[in-house]
Amino acid sequence: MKIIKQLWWFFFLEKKAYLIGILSLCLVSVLNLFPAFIMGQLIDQIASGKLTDSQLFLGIGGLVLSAFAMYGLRYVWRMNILATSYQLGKIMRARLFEHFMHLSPSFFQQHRTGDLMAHATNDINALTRLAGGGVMSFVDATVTALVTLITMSLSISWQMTLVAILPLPFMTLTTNFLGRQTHENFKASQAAFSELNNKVQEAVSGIKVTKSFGYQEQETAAFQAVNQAAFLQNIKTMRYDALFNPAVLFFIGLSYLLTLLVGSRFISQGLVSLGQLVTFMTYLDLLVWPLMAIGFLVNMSQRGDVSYNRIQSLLTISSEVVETDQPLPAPSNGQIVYEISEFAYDNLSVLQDIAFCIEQGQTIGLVGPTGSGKTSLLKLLMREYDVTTGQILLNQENIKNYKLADLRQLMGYVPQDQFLFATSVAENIRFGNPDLSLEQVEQAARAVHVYEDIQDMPDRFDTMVGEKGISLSGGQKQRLAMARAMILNPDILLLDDSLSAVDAKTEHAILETIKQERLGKTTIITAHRLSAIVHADLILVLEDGKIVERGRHQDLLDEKGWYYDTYMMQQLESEKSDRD
Ligand SMILES: Nc1ncnc2c1ncn2[C@@H]1O[C@H](COP(=O)(O)OP(=O)(O)OP(=O)(O)O)[C@@H](O)[C@H]1O
Repeated sequence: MKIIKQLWWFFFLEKKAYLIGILSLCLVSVLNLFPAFIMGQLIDQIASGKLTDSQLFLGIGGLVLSAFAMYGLRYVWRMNILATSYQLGKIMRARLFEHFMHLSPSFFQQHRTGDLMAHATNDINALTRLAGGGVMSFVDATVTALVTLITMSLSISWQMTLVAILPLPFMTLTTNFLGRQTHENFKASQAAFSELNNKVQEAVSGIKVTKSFGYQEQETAAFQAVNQAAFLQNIKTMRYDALFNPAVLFFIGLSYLLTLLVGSRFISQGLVSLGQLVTFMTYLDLLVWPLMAIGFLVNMSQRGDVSYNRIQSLLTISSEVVETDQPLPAPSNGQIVYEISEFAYDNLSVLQDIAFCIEQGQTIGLVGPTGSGKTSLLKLLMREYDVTTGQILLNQENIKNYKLADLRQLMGYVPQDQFLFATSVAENIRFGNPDLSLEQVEQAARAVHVYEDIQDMPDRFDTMVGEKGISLSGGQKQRLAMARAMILNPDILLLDDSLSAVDAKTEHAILETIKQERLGKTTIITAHRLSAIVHADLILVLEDGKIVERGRHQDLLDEKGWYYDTYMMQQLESEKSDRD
């Protein structure tokens, strides 16, 4: 049982609870023999006509007492073994969650959300069942089987016991075969469940797009196909699973039959009494559970094994972005220098020969055609990815040498596709620091010109947004995400095309406020609308991962290159829309 060895750390951690639980289980197993023994005694005394009232009351009293003792002990082992097993679920979930939080974004690009959810639910449940029900079955079955077999052979007849256990080896062979089949199919069932999770997750997140294309029927059909595949796989697994109990019951029935045949001969030969045969058959009854538990256990440990390996393989994936052995704490804002020879995602080279310097307090504009590498430049500064060849310096120190959390704390990032949490407007804005006051939240909302919009919402700052809340316009979402970053007043603010859904006039007003409020602080803005960066101290034009133009607004206009053409075109468009 490899899985028991793998989970040994947990059993050791919870050794006290497991020891108490196992001890109680053992006592219940022994006490379980008591009723059968008393019944045998009473039957023999009835058969011989010697049963007295006091013997009857003593017998009944003993039965009642053992019943109460077993009741109490069962409670103890349930609380100590089953309840403790939930602790394993809690620990594994926490490990997995913490691990997810530390992994780099590339991990989440390579793994689908549905799969990750399946690991955090199904796989962890399989482990919890093993550490609870599995351990209980193992101990209970072993102790009950041993105590019962020893009592059967010593107190009644070892010959009859031998006959009764004759079918057991065949049963073990059968359950082993079924166990292997279940194991293989369970792996496929878990994979099918992950696929189903992925489909549901994708369908729910993309529901608006699906509806806008009138694609519901095709999407429903696609879901039904995945659902059907998961169903068929589960049925296949169930087929082997369902064969377990009947197979065990068949061999147990065989055991009864053989015992009856031999037992009746032994009675006629005077080797055992009728009472002893009744006791023996009742003991045999007690063996049913341990025998069934073997199959149950094989099955459960196979499932636990699959699940544990799936979780472990996730836990061993390490983040591509790592800290040095002795990272420098708390970097302060200062000069930022990009010296990148090359940066590639996997094998796709997206930035080459990038060299520029940002002085503290400057505003930098990054522009260029879509896919030219603007966002990648910001992600490298936040160390979502590391530069392939070259370096980025902050205060003359490679950013790789700083403590990751401290480095990121210095920055506020407003991404292109903002995410709002399913909570109130106020909680979303103060996400980075829940202790901030409502006044500060309101001030941040004013700074990004979303305050009036919030005043019009049903519960103002308490209005629920995100998945559970009201629908917001793209521009409102962008400004809330911006308020979330602005409220922390970060030393380095990264705006990644984050005002694209806001009208040009509001955008201008917001940028003016940022300019006034962020004196001495660095701001990097990527934009498609050039009006967002005309005031920047340095503008870089990127094309195919290279800087093709650089300078201030007027310098770039004079160059009459991509910047000039784009600016002129956007000016014409804006004049035209003003006229319209
Ligand atoms: N995580 C990723 N893995 C692989 N390739 C990526 C990844 N992110 C971006 N790319 C690729 O890198 C190139 C640069 O992307 P990037 O997002 O930096 O461009 P951008 O200039 O910000 O584009 P846009 O203006 O459309 O936002 C693109 O070809 C893009 O497909």
